[in-house]
Amino acid sequence: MISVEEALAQCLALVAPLPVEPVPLAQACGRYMPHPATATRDQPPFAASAMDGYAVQGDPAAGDRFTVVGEAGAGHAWHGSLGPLQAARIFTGAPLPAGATRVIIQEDVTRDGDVITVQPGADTGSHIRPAGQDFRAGDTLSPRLLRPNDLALLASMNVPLVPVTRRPVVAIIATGDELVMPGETPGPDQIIASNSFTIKALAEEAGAEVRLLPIARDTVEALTFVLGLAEGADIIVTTGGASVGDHDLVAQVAESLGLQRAFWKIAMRPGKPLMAGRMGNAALLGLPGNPVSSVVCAHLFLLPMIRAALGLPADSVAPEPRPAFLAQDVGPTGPRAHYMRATLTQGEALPLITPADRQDSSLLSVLSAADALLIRPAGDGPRRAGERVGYLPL
Ligand SMILES: Nc1nc2c(c(=O)[nH]1)N[C@H]1C(S)=C(S)[C@@H](COP(=O)(O)OP(=O)(O)OC[C@H]3O[C@@H](n4cnc5c(N)ncnc54)[C@H](O)[C@@H]3O)O[C@H]1N2
Ligand code: MOO
Repeated sequence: MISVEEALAQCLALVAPLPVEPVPLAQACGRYMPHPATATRDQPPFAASAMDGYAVQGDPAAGDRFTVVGEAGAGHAWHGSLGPLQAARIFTGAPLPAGATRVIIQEDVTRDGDVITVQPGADTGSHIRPAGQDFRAGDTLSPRLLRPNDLALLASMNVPLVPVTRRPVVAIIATGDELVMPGETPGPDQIIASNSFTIKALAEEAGAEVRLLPIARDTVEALTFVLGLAEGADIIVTTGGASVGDHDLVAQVAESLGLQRAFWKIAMRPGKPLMAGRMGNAALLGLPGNPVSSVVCAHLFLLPMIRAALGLPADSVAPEPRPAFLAQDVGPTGPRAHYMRATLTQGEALPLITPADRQDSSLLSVLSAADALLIRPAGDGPRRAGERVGYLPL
């Protein structure tokens, strides 16, 4: 059995960054932009008014009067030039006319015909947005997983097509004679297939395109057929059939289809029978069938593989453990690292973490109630309440 760290390194060695493709800005959210984007213009491209009011020159005081000689609106510059005691009606976003050095907001003046008079207590701010105050032509947005806020910036930078890495195609195959899909009527010895739904959601959230393939029965023929349907995927994920039982056929069938196994079995709980390798052009990740094991392994291994395929920097693909204080005593771990389902509560310096009473890897209700995985290293001794530990947010 290899360690979690070694298994992760071997999983990451199975994927490489995918090619870059341009996508329209409106479709770029959630995609990884691997190279900096460059602004092709200044923003704002001209000094602009930040308020509705009157552009004037100098530093007016209460009682000063100005004659309104022009009007500037957003998208409609006034091309005249202001002299002393002259004002231009101006609206938010309009280019500031030549000669103007300040905008008096309209609430601070009275207007009589073409003459405005500055009122006592007028705001003294300039209300001018200098040209390029947001960004300059040539400024860049650094590589990142694009979030909604980034899109407005890219639009403003006049980047209509964003070069992003292709989404990795992840094919998910649940295996097992006992499984039927939600909504179907299970036989007396059957259960509802659950694992694929969380794994699909996690993979999509991380930026993958998911193909949910049919459930594969525990026969060589069925597994061969469904693995064949995964043709073209970048990452093939199987759940179940990874252990030592007579019906655990995934590795055997995958090997007959050319799988070069990187490893099988890791020193981790849950998740011991994890398997990974390369099959043709795809990475294959064989997750254990126990529902919680499959989901925990998806967090720890599949999501980093997806991020690596998207081209994220190596130091940001794996989830970073965060610190917490134990809310209660915990016993020693065995030879396998234990990723315990746990809940967080607010503490003073750090959150407090409480492992769930029941850690059986079949308990989805416990997983659903958890918001963290408490990391207990292999061979760790008993720990007392108040000791500092690491966790992964769920
Ligand atoms: N003799 C041993 N038995 C087992 C060992 C072992 O080392 N020696 N390891 C145990 C561990 S740990 C795990 S984890 C499981 C994993 O086994 P498999 O990957 O072969 O999974 P299955 O046997 O197919 O299923 C296990 C369990 O999970 C249920 N399951 C499977 N797929 C789904 C699904 N898509 N949705 C919901 N539930 C699913 C399945 O019905 C079984 O109950 O092996 C232990 N045994
Ligand atoms: O390691 Mo298994 O994944 O304990 O349930």
